Amino acid sequence: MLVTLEGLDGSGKTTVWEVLREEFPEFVFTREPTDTWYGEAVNRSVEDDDADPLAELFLYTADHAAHLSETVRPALADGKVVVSDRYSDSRYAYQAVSIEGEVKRPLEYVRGVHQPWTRPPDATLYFDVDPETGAARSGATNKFEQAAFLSQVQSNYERLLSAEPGRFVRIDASQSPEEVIDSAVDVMERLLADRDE
Ligand SMILES: Nc1ncnc2c1ncn2[C@@H]1O[C@H](COP(=O)(O)OP(=O)(O)O)[C@@H](O)[C@H]1O
Ligand SMILES: Cc1cn([C@H]2C[C@H](O)[C@@H](COP(=O)(O)OP(=O)(O)O)O2)c(=O)[nH]c1=O
Repeated sequence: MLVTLEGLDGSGKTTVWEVLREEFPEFVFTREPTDTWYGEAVNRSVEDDDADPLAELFLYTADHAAHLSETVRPALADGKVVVSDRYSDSRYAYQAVSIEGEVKRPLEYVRGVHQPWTRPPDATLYFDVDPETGAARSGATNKFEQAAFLSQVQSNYERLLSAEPGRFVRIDASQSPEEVIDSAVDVMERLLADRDE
């Protein structure tokens, strides 16, 4: 089973991911951008305010391809539960904003690039926070962590949630860290129970 954590910068995904890692030591915990040289290339691009948006989309996509073949697919083939802090929905939500004007229907375009070869998540925890809170919590240190940008990203996430209500579980990420963590652990336990039914 593949479970992904998604949401705006500063929504608290990484905080939850770290707690889940302690609660469920038998799972495989991973993230995008990855810790490989592909992910390093992505991080260089994130820090570059003038990075070409299409080039950046394909760097993220290259990192995803290697993440799938080297980590996600082998773990799933081994019957493991995989929990990824960000995954393909981050591209659909973020790069659809950054490549706006470069291609028609950017969200559909980015989905189309992934569709033939990606492995969709079985469930996605969406950490729902408003863009101002997300930008403030994240420290607004890179080009994505700005409230105006995050507001457009949030609209794309909402489109994704509406399109696949069965896959997404919305978690109110404006709550205290303890409440957010409790909600996420409850959801994980429910997903495991449903799987074992
Ligand atoms: N529910 C919360 N309420 C207030 N602050 C939070 C909450 N969750 C996380 N934080 C803080 O916000 C910042 C960003 O959290 P993080 O987990 O890194 O978010 P993300 O991975 O979604 O960008 C960190 O300083 C973290 O301690
Ligand atoms: C995985 C991914 C991340 N991003 C962005 C979100 C972040 O601003 C930045 C780095 O991701 P990340 O390290 O997950 O940041 P955070 O923990 O603050 O959420 O890259 C995309 O634009 N597209 C993607 O596909």
